[in-house]
Amino acid sequence: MTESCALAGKSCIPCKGGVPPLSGKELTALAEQLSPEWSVESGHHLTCTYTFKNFKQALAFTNAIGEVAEHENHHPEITLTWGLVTARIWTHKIDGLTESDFILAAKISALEKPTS
Ligand SMILES: C[C@H](O)[C@H](O)[C@H]1CNC2=NC(N)=NC(=O)C2=N1
Repeated sequence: MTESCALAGKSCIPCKGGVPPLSGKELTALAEQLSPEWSVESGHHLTCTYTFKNFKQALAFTNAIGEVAEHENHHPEITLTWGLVTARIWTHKIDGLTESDFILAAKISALEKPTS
């Protein structure tokens, strides 16, 4: 099982305040488990942009991300444009990164990309 797949198999932990954002080796260890399409921005959030042939495919993928987010009760910021979907993920409660963000990113990576 790939490391990203291992993350994808976990469930997001309910967001609670009062915990420090991930940093240093903890953050690096989780980032290394993600598919290379993801990047860590300013140690604050994860981001990834997916490209599609048209708006319809991008919208379908946006909705698929939304389903995962609702199931996990952990939500990304999603920007939908013709042929593009950008997801940015961080834990709003602590304005930084927690393991739940990496789990959500791994689940998004595991989604089938629309091609029809
Ligand atoms: C009340 C609800 O559980 C919380 O607001 C959840 C919803 N989804 C969330 N998503 C993200 N990314 N961060 C949060 O802190 C968060 N909190």
